[in-house]
Amino acid sequence: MSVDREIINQAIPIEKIRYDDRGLVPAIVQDYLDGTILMMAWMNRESLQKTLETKETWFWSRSRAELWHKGATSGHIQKVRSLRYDCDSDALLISVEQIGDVACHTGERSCFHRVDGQVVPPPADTLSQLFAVICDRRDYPTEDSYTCKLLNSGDNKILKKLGEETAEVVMACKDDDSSAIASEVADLLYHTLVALAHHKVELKDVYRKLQERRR
Ligand SMILES: N=c1c2ncn([C@@H]3O[C@H](COP(=O)(O)OP(=O)(O)OP(=O)(O)O)[C@@H](O)[C@H]3O)c2ncn1[C@@H]1O[C@H](COP(=O)(O)O)[C@@H](O)[C@H]1O
Repeated sequence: MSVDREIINQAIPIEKIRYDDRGLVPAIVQDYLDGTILMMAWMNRESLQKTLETKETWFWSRSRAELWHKGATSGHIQKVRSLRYDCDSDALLISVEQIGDVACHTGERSCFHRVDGQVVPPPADTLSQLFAVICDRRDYPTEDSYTCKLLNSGDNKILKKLGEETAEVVMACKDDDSSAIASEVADLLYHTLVALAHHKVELKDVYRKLQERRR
């Protein structure tokens, strides 16, 4: 069992959490699949307790001065996958599965943006960042991009590269060459992401499949 699940299942030592003088602790909520930051909100002792009991997020609304069950009215619930806190216990990081589409503050899907014509990927994992750049090349082609050339060449070229890169991984493993294995797997992952982008399949859907298989 993963460490993350242990924290939520064994119940966080709630008395360890340090609240500010209003009795609140900040909670950053991120997508459990790719780490995209969804929102920041405040919790008090009671909302944290309810979050742990129901495994759905509950916050403290400072403007309404009441408990707030995220998604209770919209149906966009955040199902808690893990709940962690920092070294001095005054900030929470909650990984959630978004039920009923996007479950953040605004409902906007775009948590990445463009600056000076360049995509700025979300501060997520390396594969998600690379996938964001590849999708950006697909949607906003640039002149000297290998990715654009590959995408323009179509399925046959992309699939040929996938086959070649797979064979190179096999050969590197056969040679038991650690550095070559890492390098060839990097090539294979890159070309796999290009194939996903070409077929308009989201990397998150792959992550979801992997999560469903997790034991
Ligand atoms: N991660 C990669 C990446 N990994 C591998 N490759 C390319 O994949 C190719 C590997 O194929 P080969 O080793 O067979 O080399 P090749 O003989 O040049 O390939 P062919 O001409 O035969 O197709 C090389 O050209 C590499 O440069 C990559 N090209 C781009 N990226 C990333 O993709 C993003 C977009 O990059 P551009 O496409 O350059 O804009 C950037 O973040 C890049 O860092």
